[in-house]
Amino acid sequence: MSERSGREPSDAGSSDTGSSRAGSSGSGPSDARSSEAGAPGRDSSGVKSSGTGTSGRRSPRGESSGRESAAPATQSESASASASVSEPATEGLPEPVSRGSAEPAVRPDTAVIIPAKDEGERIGATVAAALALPGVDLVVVVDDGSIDQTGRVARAAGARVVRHSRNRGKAAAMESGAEAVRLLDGERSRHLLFLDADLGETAGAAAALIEPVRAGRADMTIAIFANRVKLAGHGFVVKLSQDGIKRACGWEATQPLNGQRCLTRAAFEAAQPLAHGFGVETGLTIDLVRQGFRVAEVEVDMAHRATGTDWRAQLHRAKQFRDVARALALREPAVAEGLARVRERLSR
Ligand SMILES: O=c1ccn([C@@H]2O[C@H](COP(=O)(O)OP(=O)(O)O)[C@@H](O)[C@H]2O)c(=O)[nH]1
Ligand SMILES: O=C(O)[C@@H](COP(=O)(O)O)O[C@H]1O[C@H](CO)[C@@H](O)[C@H](O)[C@H]1O
Repeated sequence: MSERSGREPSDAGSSDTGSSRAGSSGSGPSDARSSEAGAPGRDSSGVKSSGTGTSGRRSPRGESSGRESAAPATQSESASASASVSEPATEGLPEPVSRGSAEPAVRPDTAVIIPAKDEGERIGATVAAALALPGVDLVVVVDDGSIDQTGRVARAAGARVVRHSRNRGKAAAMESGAEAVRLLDGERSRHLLFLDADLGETAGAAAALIEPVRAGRADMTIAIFANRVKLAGHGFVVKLSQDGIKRACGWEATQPLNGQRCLTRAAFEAAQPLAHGFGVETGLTIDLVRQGFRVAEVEVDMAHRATGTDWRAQLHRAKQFRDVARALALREPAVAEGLARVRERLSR
């Protein structure tokens, strides 16, 4: 593996993923739906997508897209995108890893990034399942200022670990993880699969999120959890995000806050800067759909820890509400234009 040849992220632990990935627990989507940005619908393959997705046209980032009005890609954008999606360059990439006679070999092309704050109990199982995903040869856990053993357990399970010395929120942890992958990538450009730390062994079902991106059919996939434990939230934050996304870009998100997402590197870069904290998913969806990237939802057999009913759970929902509202406000055209003017003035 070539990861160590690049500049290492600070506090990166060792990982030897090559030997620990025998077998796969990935499972296919049991349902998938289709729609066009602003005009929800279904395509024949059943994938719910923000673009037509099968036409092979180029998106603003030089990737295959269903949007006619896509702006021409710049040369460098085009080059980096074509290396990561439809027709992946093979030169210099690792050989496909065979996972036994039952499965075809998959060329390693995806890094898993797990933001984690005080997840010592579940992170070990989540990392182990992530390392077993087909085509995954790197799992980066970003220990976001945990006060438990999250970092130690993650490293022991085979992850590279990046640590924030203080808690900086989910979006910042995702950014640090993506930057660590970029430094380790060298000439490659891995797809980025973001997973929450509390999935445990159900992280193995994330293979279905990678597949449409690997095949060049989507620029970002979002999980729909088939089974959810609904407790005391009454879906307030989900609705805030859902309605906001619909207003901002016309896309109807089924589980707008779902953090299990696979993106091409080009799509991730196009969404910078990420919305703060728990606003990150809402911002990502709006920013990518608005730019013509194809976003697809995939139903997966995954489950995370239910948010619960105690005061901590309600505080969590309050933080989610604040961050989603902020992400939406910053994407209102009038606010966005004002911010752009301020940025321009500051850069003079
Ligand atoms: O400040 C934070 C808060 C959360 N997380 C991580 O972000 C993911 C999603 O958080 P959580 O499970 O609390 O939210 P949910 O999406 O389940 O409501 C988990 O892996 C957390 O450990 C983080 O890295 N920093
Ligand atoms: O399951 C859901 O529909 C809700 C549950 O939240 P509430 O109990 O309504 O606060 O949202 C949670 O589940 C999402 C999975 O789609 C998570 O990713 C969200 O962050 C979480 O709030």
